[in-house]
Amino acid sequence: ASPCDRPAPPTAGLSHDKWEIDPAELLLMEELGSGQFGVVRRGKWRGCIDTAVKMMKEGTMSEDDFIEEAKVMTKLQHSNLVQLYGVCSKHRPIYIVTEYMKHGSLLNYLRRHENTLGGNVDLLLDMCIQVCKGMAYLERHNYIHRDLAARNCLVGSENVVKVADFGLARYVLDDQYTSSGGTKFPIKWAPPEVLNYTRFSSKSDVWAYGVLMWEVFTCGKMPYGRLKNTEVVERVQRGIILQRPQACLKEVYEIMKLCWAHCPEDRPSFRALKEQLSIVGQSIT
Ligand SMILES: CN1CCN(C(=O)c2ccc(Nc3nc(-c4cccc(NC(=O)c5ccc(C(C)(C)C)cc5)c4)cn4ccnc34)cc2)CC1
Repeated sequence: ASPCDRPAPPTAGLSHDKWEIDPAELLLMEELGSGQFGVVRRGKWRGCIDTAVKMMKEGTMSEDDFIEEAKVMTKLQHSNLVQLYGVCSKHRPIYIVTEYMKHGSLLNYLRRHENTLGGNVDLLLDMCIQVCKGMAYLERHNYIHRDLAARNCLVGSENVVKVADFGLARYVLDDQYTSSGGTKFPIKWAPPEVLNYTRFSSKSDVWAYGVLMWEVFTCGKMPYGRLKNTEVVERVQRGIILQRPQACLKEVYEIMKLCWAHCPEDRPSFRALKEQLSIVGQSIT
């Protein structure tokens, strides 16, 4: 059978460094977008495997540390995680090669389809449950995301939603992004212990997951509207939380609120969240 008939191998396959991809096997196609780190293009790997290729602008990442970590990341495999196929690290810029998700970021998808998604509470809840499953897998492997938000999740065919860029935040060099006082730090997704001590954990990912649920049920609104970061920090420290979105069932909002317990140990695990959300999901379908 041709390589195209076989499912994409989770990593580069036979080469001795199985996480190393030969750029000669990549056909680069249209640009998908760009971020603070460089450009992302669609690609074909070995002639038929759809990929997204992040071309990391030099100076944006501690590359050697990331390449070391890529060996671990390629082993994280779950149907709700965007699979890292490998890296092209023998040239600069380095390429990060992942599976391709054809509908782009969850945030843009929610905003683009607000009219059809807005009334479909079942689908919105299902999207949250899919993200929760991916995060429960990372939690089980003691892997912290550090930047969970709708913008860092991706949508594929049949409303499949997957968590992307888990752990990548650790390798960003821009301290406007990495320090909690920086202009690019994701303040609106951060719990008190991250705002005060940058103390990341799976329970700080749970706080961010609560904000992601709020993003989903508002079809991509900006949390806390146009409030400045300093005003958001002040509210979060005082225990003021996001209000129930109109499309969000009361029992779903009760679960969302658990994610925003002031103390990390009072927040549920992703494993517990998955159980509770699935029970609500069954009761409304
Ligand atoms: C009909 N619509 C037309 C418009 N549209 C698209 O153009 C579109 C289609 C598919 C897309 N898919 C992907 N797009 C991306 C993508 C595109 C642009 C920017 C980014 N951003 C990143 O890769 C990125 C963002 C943040 C971070 C930190 C470290 C800060 C956490 C690191 C990396 C990703 C990554 N992917 C990984 C797998 N699939 C994709 C993206 C966009 C969506 C479909």
